[in-house]
Parts: sequence; C-alpha cells; structure tokens
Amino acid sequence: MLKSINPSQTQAWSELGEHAGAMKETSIKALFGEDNERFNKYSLQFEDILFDYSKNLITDETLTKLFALAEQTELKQAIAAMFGGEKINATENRAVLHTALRNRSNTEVVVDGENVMPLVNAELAKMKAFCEKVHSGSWTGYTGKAITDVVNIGIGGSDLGPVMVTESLKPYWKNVTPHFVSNVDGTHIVEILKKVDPETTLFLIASKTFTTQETMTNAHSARDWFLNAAGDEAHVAKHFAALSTNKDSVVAFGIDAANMFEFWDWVGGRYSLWSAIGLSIALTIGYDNFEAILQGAHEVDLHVQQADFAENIPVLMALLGIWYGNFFDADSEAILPYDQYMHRFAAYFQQGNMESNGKYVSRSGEAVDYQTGPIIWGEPGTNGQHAFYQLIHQGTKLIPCDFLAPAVSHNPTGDHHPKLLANFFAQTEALAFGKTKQQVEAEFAAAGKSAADVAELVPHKVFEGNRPTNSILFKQMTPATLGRLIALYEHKIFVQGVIWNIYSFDQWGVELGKQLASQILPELDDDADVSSHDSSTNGLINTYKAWRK
Ligand SMILES: O=P(O)(O)OC[C@H]1O[C@H](O)[C@H](O)[C@@H](O)[C@@H]1O
Repeated sequence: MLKSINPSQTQAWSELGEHAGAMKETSIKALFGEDNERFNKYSLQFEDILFDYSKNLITDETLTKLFALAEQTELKQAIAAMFGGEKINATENRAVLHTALRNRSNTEVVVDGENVMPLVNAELAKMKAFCEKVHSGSWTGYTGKAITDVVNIGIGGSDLGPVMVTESLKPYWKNVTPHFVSNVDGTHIVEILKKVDPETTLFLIASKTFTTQETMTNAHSARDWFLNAAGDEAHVAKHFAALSTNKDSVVAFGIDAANMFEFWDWVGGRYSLWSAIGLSIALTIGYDNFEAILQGAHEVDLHVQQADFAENIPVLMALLGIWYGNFFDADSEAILPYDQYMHRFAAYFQQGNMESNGKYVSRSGEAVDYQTGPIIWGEPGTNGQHAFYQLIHQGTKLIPCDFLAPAVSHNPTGDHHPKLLANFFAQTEALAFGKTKQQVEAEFAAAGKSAADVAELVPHKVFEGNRPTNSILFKQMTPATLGRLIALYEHKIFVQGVIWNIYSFDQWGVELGKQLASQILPELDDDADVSSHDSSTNGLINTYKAWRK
C-alpha cells in the first residue's frame, strides 16, 4: 500500500508555488540567453533516444524543488513498491506488475508468495511456439490453408496497444496482416469482415475480463460469420484464440482452453500489450521482434529504478508535467510524433494517461485540491501544423508539447525526411523563442512596407514564444526503441500518480456508463415510451424509438 501524502501540503509544493511566480517574470528565451550550456545541461541520452528538455521554463532551482517534491511524496519508496509486487492498486487489491512481463533479467518477482516469472516465461514460450506455427504455415485453417489474416477483437487496453504498436512497426510486418475490431458499432466488424476470408483468418478474442460488452458482441458476430462459412463448430478451434485472465468464460464461449493465452490480474488493461494481449503484435511482426519490444521496455524499467532523479527521464517527464499542470494551470498536453507510423501513439497514451490519472479522489478518499491528470491529445506532424498548431503558437492556453521524431526514416524517399525533420526542429524553436514586434516590423521594412501601412497587422504576426516543449529524437523506429518510448511514458504516468496521491491503476470512472447502458438496453426492446429517466434521457430514447420504426 502506498502512503497517502497530500502533495499540496508539502514544503516543496509551497516553494514551487512561490518559485513559479518568479519564473513567470522570465522566459525560455531569456534563460537560453543567460546560459550557453542549456542544451548540455538539460538533455539526456538513453540508448538511442535523445531527450531534450532544455526548452522548458526551468532552472536548476526549479529542478531542485521538483526533486524535493518527489522526495517528500516518497516517490522512491513507491517505485520500489511497484516493482516489488506490493498491492499498490489498493482499490482492486492488486499488484501492478506489467514490468514483470518484460523482465528479461528474469529476476524473481513475487506476488502473494509466488514468483510469477515462471508463469510469464511459460506464456511467452507458448506465444512463441504459436507464432512459429502460424508463420511457417503449419497452423492451418479448416480447409488446410495457412493463416493470412489476424483479427484482434478487443477494446480499450485490449485494442489500443496492439493497434499502436503494429502501426508503429509496419516496416517489420511478416506474412500475416492484422486487423482490429473494437467498437460495438456493427460497422466496425462488418467492414473488417469484408476484407478477410474465413478459411485463412484467425480471430483473437482479447479481453482481460472476457465480459466486456463490446468485445463479446463482436466475438459472437465473428463466430457466427465464421460458422456460416465453415459449417462445423469443430472448426472453431483452428480459427479462434482467446487472450484473457478469465479461463471459465473463455471455455464457456467455446474456445478451446489450449487456444487460450493467459495473463493475470496484476496486469492493468492499459498496460497489457506486454502480455498475451500482445499476441496480435507478435503474429504481425514476429515473436523475436515482440521480444525486442519487451527488452527495450525492460531497459527503461531498470533506468527508472536506478537513475538519480536528475538523470531519470520518466521522472523528469513527470515533474515537468506537474510543473505546468499544477503551477501554470496548463490542463492539456500534446504528443506530436513526426513519424506517420506513430499515428496512434497519442491515442494510446490518451487512455494511458486519462484512465490512469483522471481521478479527483486522493489515496485517502478525499477530493484533491489541485489538478491531476492532463488531457492528452495529438496528431502526427506535419499534419497537426496545418490544423491546430495555431492555437499552440498564439492561443491563450499553455499547452506543453512533446515532439518525437526518428533521425532515420524507414522510407527515405527523396527529400521527404529532411523536410519532415526541418519542421520538427523549427516548431520547438518557434514555440520557445517566438517572433518579436521588432522582428515583424523589420521584416515588413525589408519588404519595402512603411511602418504606418502595417501597424494594424503587426500585432497579429507577433509570436510571444515561451511555449515549453520536450524533444524526443530517436535514431530509428525499431521494436526495441518503441518498447523504450512506451515504457518512458508509462513510468511518467506512474510517477505523476504517485505525486498526485491518487490510484493510477484502477478505472472506476468507466463503470457508471456501463451500468446505465445495461439498464437501458432492455428498455430498447419494445416501442413503448419510457419514463423512468430524467426528461432529457427519456426524450432521447423515445425519439430514437419513434425514428427507428
Ligand atoms: O480487456 P477487457 O476486460 O475487455 O477491458 C477492456 C477495457 O474496458 C474497460 O472498461 C476499461 O475502461 C479499460 O481499461 C479496459 O482496457
């Protein structure tokens, strides 16, 4: 159990509050002007990843106070507790050990007196053997043909990770094409089933609980579609596998227990891509590449445990987020990958952050008196530049941004990559340093325009700058690099949750909607008007009933 420590009552918090007041009087530009060594001081390299956090409104004093906050909220103890298998997910009475799934050192990890590593290793061995059979063509469908397509049916944490990773690592795809069905909207499965052939398709029913309405509905529809072609229930075993913690429900669904890939309650859904939930990833890019993702993440697991705060990238990422969220009222963060393959990266960490740290109740059960998890959003560059960057540059809201880019492209066509990277470098420069009124006037003067003619236009062309960013430049998008990047962001979320004194590994906030939907569903069976809800909900339901006739 993690102690409940109110961060806003710590000495560091009040010092940070005062210090933020002073920092509002300076600017990122002024800080660079005062110190030529800023990049060297405020950047770190971890393996093939360069983390440059120098374009933030921080000084050594800021960092010292942020580290003090981490000390006073007992971050070190919390890191040890998580990796040590303590039940830090107290509201569900569970350990939090997605790190054990990628513990390539194979050191003991004990939960309830049992070392879980033999379980982890056995499941990985089973995934490996299965991948080999599918890739070699020795696993065949009901008509003897090899598998060409895999359809992962899952939602939330049983979908977003595999989607993001398979997309990010598209250059590594093998001879199996992945597809993903998540939404209960019939459109999703209908459109995917148009693309695949029942004879050569493998369905992975991915659900930690194996009770999720969307996934079970899609799984039944997939089964019906398959049986419609295959005819015989006996063929299901060759075309359906389950990725779950719930064996009884898997068997009740009709999936052969031999085709079940297991994980455990100490793996949170949004942290589960490292588990059997990653089978669609391993089938898409090959088991060895899947293992390389685990390896990359494991390196970060060691880093977050061993590095001093000043050298610890996830801790720095977390503290910078707290600095702006709690002391500058920033309420969102943008994640902006300059890599088209990473187009679902922000969406993935939208769940990671918002489901983990979207909590207003502290670990002692009281409402907190400070901001917790940020709103996360983002799209790949350069598309975002032509859509929403206007607000980041000149809007009234402070939006700290992470810019990510590979130095080497998997598609070095023409001069695309230098152009992409020129934009990546330019944006953080523009955001930090802006353009002054004098610069705008000088540009007009150079173009032969008189000061009087342009006076009205000048203020619109000024960029205040002082918009903080982190740049994360990596050598190339490889499985190990992606594993590292994901683990860095995962631990950022964890560190923030510890400091905000909330429980990051439950998600009670998703339950009420599910509960009400299950009450409403039977009310939609007939055409009778309902009156059991508030007037808005009654009005919406009754209009739906009238219109669907
Ligand atoms: O894997 P499942 O049990 O089907 O859960 C799928 C998803 O739904 C839940 O409602 C949670 O919000 C998610 O954290 C979870 O990943």
